[in-house]
Amino acid sequence: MPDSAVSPSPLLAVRGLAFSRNETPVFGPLDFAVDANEALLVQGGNGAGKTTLLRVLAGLLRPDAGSMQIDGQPARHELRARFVAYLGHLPGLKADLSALQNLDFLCGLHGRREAQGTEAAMAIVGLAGYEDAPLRTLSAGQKKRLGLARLWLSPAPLWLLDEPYANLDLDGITLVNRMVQAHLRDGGAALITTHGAYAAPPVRTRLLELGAAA
Ligand SMILES: Nc1ncnc2c1ncn2[C@@H]1O[C@H](COP(=O)(O)OP(=O)(O)OP(=O)(O)O)[C@@H](O)[C@H]1O
Repeated sequence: MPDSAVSPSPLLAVRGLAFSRNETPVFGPLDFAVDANEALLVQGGNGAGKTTLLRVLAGLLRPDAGSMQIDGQPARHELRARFVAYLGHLPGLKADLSALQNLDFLCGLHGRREAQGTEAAMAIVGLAGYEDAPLRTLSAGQKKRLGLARLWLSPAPLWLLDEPYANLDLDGITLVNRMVQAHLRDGGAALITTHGAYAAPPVRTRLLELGAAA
């Protein structure tokens, strides 16, 4: 994880970023930056383009215009792979593997912080005892918690969290906020999409408001 004390560049800097579908603008052009130890809340109503923006930032969709820098360098694939952890609506889990096998699989794919074990991460997110449960038997909130465990294990400093509070109970919302707080304290940053500021983590926060859907 980069040390914010020696890095003068924002963890993420975006200039003129725009995305259209079938020539209809979805968002942009947008300019914003996120520093280490900071969260950016991306707000907007249904269809405003929040998920699309995160997918563009994660490299899953190509923007029409604009640039993105990560830690002061153009956001190429290898840099994204090292710096970015994306928690989307479909966390890439396999229905026939157990919860723990899913976590081990994802850590094999995306890397894992040293000194962090998968079983310990499951306990942190409230899934102790569900290690051997087939994924398809978990509830929507439990699957979301498994996605959070994978996030917790990720070595990437820049978290892109699409509706992280969705499907979670109050305890789960507090869990997300605690994780974000700890991550930012460690020098990380987080972009968090939400419909409103009602569940924002108690951290240094910037706001990005996306326009209403057409
Ligand atoms: N795969 C797709 N194909 C075509 N249009 C899409 C696709 N995904 C999203 N859209 C459209 O792009 C616009 C932005 O969608 P997006 O999912 O980014 O919004 P959002 O702000 O995340 O919404 P919500 O709060 O409802 O999740 C919407 O008008 C949506 O209908």
